[in-house]
Amino acid sequence: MLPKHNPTQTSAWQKLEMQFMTLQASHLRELFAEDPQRFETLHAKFEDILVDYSKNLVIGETIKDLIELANEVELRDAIDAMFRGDKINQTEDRSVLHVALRNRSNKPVLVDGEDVMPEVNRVLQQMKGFSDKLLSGQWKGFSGKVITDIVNIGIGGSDLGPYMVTEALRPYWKSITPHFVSNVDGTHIAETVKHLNPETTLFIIASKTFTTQETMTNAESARAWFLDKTGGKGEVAKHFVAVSTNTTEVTKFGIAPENMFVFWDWVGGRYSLWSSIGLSIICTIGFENFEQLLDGAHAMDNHFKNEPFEKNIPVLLALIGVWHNNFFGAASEAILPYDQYLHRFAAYFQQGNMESNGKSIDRDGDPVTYQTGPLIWGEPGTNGQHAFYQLIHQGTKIVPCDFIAPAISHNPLGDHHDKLLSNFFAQTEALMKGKTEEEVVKELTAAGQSKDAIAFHTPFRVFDGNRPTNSILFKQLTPRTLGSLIAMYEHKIFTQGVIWNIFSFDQWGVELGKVLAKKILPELTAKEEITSHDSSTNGLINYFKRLKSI
Ligand SMILES: O=P(O)(O)OC[C@H]1O[C@H](O)[C@@H](O)[C@@H](O)[C@@H]1O
Repeated sequence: MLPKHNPTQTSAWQKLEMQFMTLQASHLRELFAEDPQRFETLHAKFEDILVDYSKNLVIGETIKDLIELANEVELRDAIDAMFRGDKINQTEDRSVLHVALRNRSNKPVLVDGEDVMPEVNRVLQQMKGFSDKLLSGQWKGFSGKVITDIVNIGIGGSDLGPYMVTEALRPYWKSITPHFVSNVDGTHIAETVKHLNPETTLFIIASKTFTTQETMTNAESARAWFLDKTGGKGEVAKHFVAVSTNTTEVTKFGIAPENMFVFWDWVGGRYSLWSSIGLSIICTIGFENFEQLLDGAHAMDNHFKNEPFEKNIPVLLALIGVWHNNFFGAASEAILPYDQYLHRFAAYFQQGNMESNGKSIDRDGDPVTYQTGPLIWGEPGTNGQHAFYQLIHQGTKIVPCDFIAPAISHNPLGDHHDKLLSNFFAQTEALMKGKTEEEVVKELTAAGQSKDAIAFHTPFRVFDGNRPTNSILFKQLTPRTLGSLIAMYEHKIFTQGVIWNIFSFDQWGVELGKVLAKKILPELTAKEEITSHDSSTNGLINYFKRLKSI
């Protein structure tokens, strides 16, 4: 079980409140001027990944008190409980063991007294065998042709991870092109299959429960498309495989048991890309590269489990996040990768973070009296700079940002990468330093502006600065580094959930809408006026029906 503590009742919290009083009146520019060692003291390293957290409004004392907070809420025990396989997902009575999926040491991990590692390794080998056959051309479609395209049909955790990772690792693609269909909007599947050849396409139906409306609807439509396009000659068994925890439903769909890849209820959907949900990743980048991804995550797991909190990157990032969220009142965090390949990274952690820590009931079942999970958003640099950075620089809201970049590009085209990285460095510097009134006046005077013009223009061109950022810099976006980065954010989320005393591994919040949609579905085709809802919902449904002339 997880230890339970109200974080605001700890003595560290009181100390942090005092610190906040003093620090909110200071400026990062001054802190850097006062301490030339600031970068040296306030950065951490893991393999070639450097995390610079010196551009946050913290001093050594703040980090010390934040670590005391982690100790007071017994974070170390919570970490041990997760790795040990305790049923820390209490509201679903399940262990939380995505770390076992990448447990490259193979040390036994027990669930209900049974070691899960032999099963984990068996499924990994099954996936290796399947992907080798597919990539070598040994697996043939019904008409004898090799598979050139795979379509992963899944949603949420059964889509976002594989999609993000295959995009991030495009330089490692082999002979098969992956496609992803998630939305129940028919446009998604229709546009995806439009240019595909059914003879050379394989569908991977990915769903933990195998009952999710979107996925099952898309799977049925994919099967109908396949049978229609092949004039009924197509063999479903050669073109459809499934990834699920639900054998009964998979069999009902008509997929042969040997083409089913299982995983287990101790794998949360949003933590499942390491399981057989990663089948589309393996078929795209090959098994060896997937192993590298697992290795990178495992190395980060060991770091998280063993490093003292002062050097523990996920813990430090989590604590700084708590500092911004609970003391400065920052409602969101932006994830800003300066790497086009990471264009789905923020979207991935939108689910990872917001579904995990978007909770308002503590582990005693009482409403929390403090802020929990932040909103997560972001786009790759430099696109974001020309869209929303205005608000980050000069708006009324504090948006703590993570800037992420590789030193070496997979596409060393001219000076593109140096230009990209010059922006990466410039933005965090600008957000930290800002631009004073004095500097603006000097600049406008040098440009020959009149006194009146200077007086008018100055306020708009001042930048307060003092805006918090982390910079995460590494050598190159390889499968190993990506594995480490994902695990780093996963453990940051875990740490914050422990501090906020909430259950991070359930997702009851997605249920209500699902249930109501089921109730509404038959009403959309019923002849009569709908009166069973509130006036707004009735009005909207009836107007929709009028537009459709039902
Ligand atoms: O894999 P499944 O079972 O289709 O679930 C897909 C998604 O459904 C819901 O939105 C949630 O439970 C998510 O956590 C999950 O990832």
